[in-house]
Amino acid sequence: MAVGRNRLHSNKRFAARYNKTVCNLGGAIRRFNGGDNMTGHDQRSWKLHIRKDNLKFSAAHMTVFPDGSKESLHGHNYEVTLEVELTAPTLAQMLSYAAFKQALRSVCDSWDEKVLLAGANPWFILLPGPEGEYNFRLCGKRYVLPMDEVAILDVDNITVENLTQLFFERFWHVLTQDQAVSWRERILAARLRIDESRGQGATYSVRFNR
Ligand SMILES: Nc1nc2c(c(=O)[nH]1)N=C([C@H](O)[C@H](O)COP(=O)(O)OP(=O)(O)OP(=O)(O)O)CN2
Repeated sequence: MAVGRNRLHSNKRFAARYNKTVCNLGGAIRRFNGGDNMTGHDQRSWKLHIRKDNLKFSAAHMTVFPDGSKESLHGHNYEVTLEVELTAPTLAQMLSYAAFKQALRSVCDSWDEKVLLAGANPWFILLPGPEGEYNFRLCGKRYVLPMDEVAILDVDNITVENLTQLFFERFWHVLTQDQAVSWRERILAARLRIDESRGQGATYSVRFNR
């Protein structure tokens, strides 16, 4: 009987020592991993962001105000930033920066060195004019400009808010021409930001329905 009791006692001592070792080992692993191990239930997200010196467009515009008044013709060096939220970045589904930058540059180029006009603005009136020129009135003032230096946009005002949405829609159209990629499956959400000057601009966000 005594032998049995001693064996039970030594087994208990072994178990206590074993558990202590495992706990220490677990603690060491946690410390090695720099803290608690991630669990499969944690929320994870990956975002690519792209902002480059050449992702910009220099354009002129005239902001119209609700009372029908407007600013004089002036320009900005607009800077573009893209952020895309992705599903898990597996090698098989990697999306290279290049595709995004090429599509962003394509839209920047289409508005660079242009006078941007809001074609849907109630105070914008296109008048008959000579070949190759736009003859128009905006808020009562008349302008004649070479067609190749003007971009008439389907918005009611040339504001950064409107430019961000229209820029994103055109960017997305260019990007998704490559039908080898299931873009809407890989990209959960996107944000496009345009700064018209340091400290001033707008951001347009879209989260794709799954
Ligand atoms: N909601 C918006 N308001 C204004 C916009 C716009 O895009 N969305 N744009 C303008 C003009 O672009 C204007 O040239 C810039 O605005 P402004 O307040 O004049 O700021 P400036 O950069 O010119 O410099 P300040 O030093 O702040 O005067 C107007 N409004």
